Amino acid sequence: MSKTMADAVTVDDGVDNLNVVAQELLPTPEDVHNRLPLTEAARDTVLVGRRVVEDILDRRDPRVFLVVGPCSIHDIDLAHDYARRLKALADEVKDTVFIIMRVYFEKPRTTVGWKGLINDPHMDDSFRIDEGLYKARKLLLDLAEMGLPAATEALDPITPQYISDLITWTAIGARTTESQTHREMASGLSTPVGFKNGTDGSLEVAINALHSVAHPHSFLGINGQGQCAVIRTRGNRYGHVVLRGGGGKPNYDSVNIALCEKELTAAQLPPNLVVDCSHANSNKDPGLQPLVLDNLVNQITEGNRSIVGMMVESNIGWGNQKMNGSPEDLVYGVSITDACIDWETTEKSVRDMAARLRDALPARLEKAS
Ligand SMILES: O=C[C@H](O)[C@H](O)COP(=O)(O)O
Ligand SMILES: C=C(OP(=O)(O)O)C(=O)O
Repeated sequence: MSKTMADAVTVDDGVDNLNVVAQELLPTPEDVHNRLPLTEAARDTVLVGRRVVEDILDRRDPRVFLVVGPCSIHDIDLAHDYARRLKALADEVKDTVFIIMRVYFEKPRTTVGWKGLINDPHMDDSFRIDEGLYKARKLLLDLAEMGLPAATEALDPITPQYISDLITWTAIGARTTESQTHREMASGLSTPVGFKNGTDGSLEVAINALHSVAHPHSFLGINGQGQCAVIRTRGNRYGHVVLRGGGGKPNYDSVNIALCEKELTAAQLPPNLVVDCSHANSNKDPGLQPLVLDNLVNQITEGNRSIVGMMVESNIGWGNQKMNGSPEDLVYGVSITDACIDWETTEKSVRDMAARLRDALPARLEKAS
């Protein structure tokens, strides 16, 4: 049984915690792992997936990786439905494209709004974070067991203790790339980590993040038993940039890609770029995402070597919907955060991409050092 509500304590003593209403205990990471342990099959998916992404980043594998899936997970059955379709597509295109499902449980907000399935799994402001953590871990476990690797945004610095053994690729979002806390956390993650450029389009914050994440750090965190701990990290050598556009302008075109390559080389960093086809690169218009993807494939077939991955926001249904009333009133398959392309468009875009990349791969391998 959850300890959350029963163990809520009021903490305002007249001088401290004046704006804190209560503190509620959560199950520890160890409690959650014990109830939902990593299985052999899941472990294989994660380890193989991470190795493929590392090989792509190290130019030992000529393929590209594609992070594709909903803007956010709000319905577990829908996530399973999407994952079954994606797994079949992933198997079909695996010779050219390594597919990782976008499984985002934490949403950074510009101001306020639903902050994702972990924060508010019932989508009714009940904020049952305890249930959210179990739901998130169970879904990731199911996906890994079916052989589908998962990508997520690491937003809350405590969350990785609960789920990161099931993650293949991690993003640090545009709103947190400049944050020391997130760079420290990423320096200890076991996955390759993509840092988005800033929401204003600034690349500098992502380049600074790459220097920071590669270094060892010591910082405050929690251990598996939920105790406060000094976390000492080794540094993560698989940090890379994710271009998502910003400041009202896209940055996926060949000129921006060349500028980014130049800045990375000047900073003595490997010229590895992932491009997010959504967000400011598509002006948040889902219909533009396939065009951005197509442009990136053109750049690769014309010889570009720095684009190693892409991201697409996709769901079963097109667009997005507002959450106005009860979650039961939501239209099945449609995003409740950013607008997504639908499944038919996803299948077509990924198949086209794979077919067009097939001829470009041998040259990518020849050029690999
Ligand atoms: O990808 C999701 C959103 O772009 C991000 O969470 C910001 O959303 P908001 O501006 O609607 O808060
Ligand atoms: C919030 C996201 O992106 P960004 O950080 O680029 O805005 C996202 O991918 O969900």
